[in-house]
Amino acid sequence: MTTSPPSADNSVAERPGPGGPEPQTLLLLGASGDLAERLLLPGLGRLVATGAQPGLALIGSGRADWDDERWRRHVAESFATVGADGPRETELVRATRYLRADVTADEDLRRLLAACQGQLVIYFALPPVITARAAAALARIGLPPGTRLMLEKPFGTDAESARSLNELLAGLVPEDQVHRIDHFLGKSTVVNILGLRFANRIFEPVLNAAHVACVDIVFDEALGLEGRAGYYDGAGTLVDMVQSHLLQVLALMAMDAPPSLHARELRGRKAQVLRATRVWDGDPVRWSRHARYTAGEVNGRRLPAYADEPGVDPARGTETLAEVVLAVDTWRWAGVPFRLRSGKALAGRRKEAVVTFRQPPRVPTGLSGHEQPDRLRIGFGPDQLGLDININGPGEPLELDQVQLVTHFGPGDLPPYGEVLRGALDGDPMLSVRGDTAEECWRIVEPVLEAWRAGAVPLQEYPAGSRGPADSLLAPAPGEGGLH
Ligand SMILES: NC(=O)C1=CN([C@@H]2O[C@H](COP(=O)(O)OP(=O)(O)OC[C@H]3O[C@@H](n4cnc5c(N)ncnc54)[C@H](OP(=O)(O)O)[C@@H]3O)[C@@H](O)[C@H]2O)C=CC1
Ligand SMILES: O=C1O[C@H](COP(=O)(O)O)[C@@H](O)[C@H](O)[C@H]1O
Repeated sequence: MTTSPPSADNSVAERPGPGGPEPQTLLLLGASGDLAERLLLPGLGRLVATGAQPGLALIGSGRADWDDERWRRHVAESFATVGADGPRETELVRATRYLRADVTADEDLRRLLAACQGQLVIYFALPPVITARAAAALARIGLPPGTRLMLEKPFGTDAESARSLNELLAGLVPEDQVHRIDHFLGKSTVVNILGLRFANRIFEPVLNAAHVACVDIVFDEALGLEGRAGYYDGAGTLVDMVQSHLLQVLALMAMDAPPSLHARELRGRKAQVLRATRVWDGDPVRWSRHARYTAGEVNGRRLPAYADEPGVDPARGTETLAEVVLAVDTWRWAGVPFRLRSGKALAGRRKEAVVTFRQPPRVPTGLSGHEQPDRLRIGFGPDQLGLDININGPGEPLELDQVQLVTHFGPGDLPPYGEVLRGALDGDPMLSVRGDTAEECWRIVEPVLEAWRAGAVPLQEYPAGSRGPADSLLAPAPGEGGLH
């Protein structure tokens, strides 16, 4: 397999000229969709409220037959969900326009581009297949110089389509103007992994194979399908969560220290570690699990079986829970399993990266109660840092108990979509996924997808509201607290 060469990553945000802020237009394709309504527009509202984007205009486009008034109401309602209703946001709402268009049609796209002023940022909040077709149409008609592109995950539908899309985009704009969005990189706690690891002396020296037994990256959700069959039934959890978000977290947990947080350095380090990542033992049949939920109750809410959800084709065998064990074949991590898991309709709602340390080399005879290993926990909801350690408990001082030291990460100024929008509007790709990395992430999961498609790994079931299938690959090892 070949991958695109890494880019020069020479991004520098453009500065406003002496006459005031340079006008900038955010052209939102897929404006009538779920992502725009629930996440993008609220993120934009919060960003605009900070005053950081004074020259910004918004144009929304979708196939829906809306007019400007309907669109303005839609934007205002989305902004209101996050309290973004101050003068700056109101001004943006007043001036925003909606243009109905089929973004795969050259003529419609020409009309959209003609309506935009100043420096252009196009957000493709579209299904991945439509994104590829819209990019092909833009390649035919051409783009104004300096245009930046923001593309949602999943980037492509497999390694081959990601490669083709990268080639197409490379013909449109330079790589540092392509912002492949992974909103986990906009979560302040995910970015905090960098500060925790590289701005402290105490963790980094022990984050390696000599001291670490395994690393778990888990994102269990109580949410079920939530009406998203049109997208989700064709994707499944491995593509929806693991191929994108969890591999980005793995990269931040496993990479070596970059000399700076400049996009070129940070993305270079992430790419290096992902290139070294593969399925454990090269055996996706042994080291992966997939399952889907049956009917049940999650936090008092009754969910139908995934297979009975409207729009789901049960014959596809789409999973709602995925687990995979990966190896990071570097000097630092050789022999340390990275166990990734995400699932929907689960009881536990466990969202964290956990480093489990090896046992001390020798515990003095006479101390007891040290069976539990030390653990470092980075929680993504609640956003907190935890350290599980063995200390003497109440009473007998030589009998140890495990305690948890917990502190909370500070909340970021902006929600994740506000952060990633800020990056692209300012022309800084630090929080965007580089083209070669997007392909690597497909390369890592493809053996698993192939094994599942071939029926080599049975699709299991778990009741909604349970903790998932019993034979989890993250099940506790003897002497460990483990997943549950
Ligand atoms: N929803 C979410 O929570 C998340 C979504 N994403 C990603 O965001 C992207 C969009 O997802 P989502 O918003 O959920 O999907 P939706 O199906 O809700 O929205 C898709 C949008 O694309 C528009 N569209 C489709 N085909 C065309 C076309 N030919 N021309 C113009 N517009 C078109 C639709 O317009 P119309 O409805 O009028 O047909 C609609 O506005 C996907 O890549 C998804 O993976 C990523 C993270 C979270
Ligand atoms: O991208 C996605 O992420 C969400 C989980 O992220 P969160 O920040 O909303 O907690 C997931 O529910 C969804 O299926 C997936 O598409």
